[in-house]
Amino acid sequence: MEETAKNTEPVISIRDLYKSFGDLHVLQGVNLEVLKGENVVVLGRSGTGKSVLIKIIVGLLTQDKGECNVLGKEVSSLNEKELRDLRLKIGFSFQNSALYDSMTVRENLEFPLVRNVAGLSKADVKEKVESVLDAVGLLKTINQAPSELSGGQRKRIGIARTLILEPEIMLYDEPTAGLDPITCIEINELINEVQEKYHTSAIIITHDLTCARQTGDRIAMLLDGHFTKQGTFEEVFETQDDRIKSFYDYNFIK
Ligand SMILES: Nc1ncnc2c1ncn2[C@@H]1O[C@H](COP(=O)(O)OP(=O)(O)OP(=O)(O)O)[C@@H](O)[C@H]1O
Repeated sequence: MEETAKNTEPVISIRDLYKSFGDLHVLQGVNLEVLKGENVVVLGRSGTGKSVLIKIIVGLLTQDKGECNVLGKEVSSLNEKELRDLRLKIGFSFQNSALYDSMTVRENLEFPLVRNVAGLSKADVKEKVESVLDAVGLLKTINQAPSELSGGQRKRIGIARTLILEPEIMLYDEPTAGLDPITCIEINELINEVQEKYHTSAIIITHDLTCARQTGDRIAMLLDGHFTKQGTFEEVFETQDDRIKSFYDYNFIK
């Protein structure tokens, strides 16, 4: 029963979406569905509009035309309060992890909880912080400062800080950028563990095809303002389209 719901219910449904900035036509007829429990990887060269798409999903930009429905609501029609409520259900894992260096790991994790969730006791906060740190395998760093951690550890803490609000949707912006290959694989595994343990749906923006292959249930390739090709990793890259082939060839030098 749960399996059926997981595979057919869209949490994000984007239809025929357009967005331009003056003469720059960035999104030109984007269609994308993210189903409940699904990890969708969005690939595309720099400047193709991946961040613009994410900003429309979280209501930081408004489309010129088309629909962007998230968790059953058209984002462009929400008022400020409704947008705030929606954003609490979306965890955004930034490229630079955005941790506060003046706070310990514990304080970094307490911060979003205390700010966004009313009525939690000290014991609840402690339990949630420790549980989410345990989930990312870094309970031992709880009293350390982010500056004492490696890039990979900071990335994990950033993901934990997002997870602590128990989001339904995770947006990962280049989760493996700047990490060594082994740490990249560990982060990819963590993304999959998060999907399993927290039942999140996710959009993962990346230029890293190993990340795409490891984490994506489905890959969507943004080219010329729309998703030219969607499917499993193998389906997308078993293609005769030279633009997609060259994206692959430059990632995996043959
Ligand atoms: N608020 C804005 N005003 C004007 N132009 C914008 C604005 N936001 C984005 N753009 C333009 O839209 C295009 C797409 O930008 P976007 O940041 O979405 O690219 P991207 O695919 O995320 O690139 P990257 O992989 O380098 O992060 C770029 O040409 C950018 O300059």
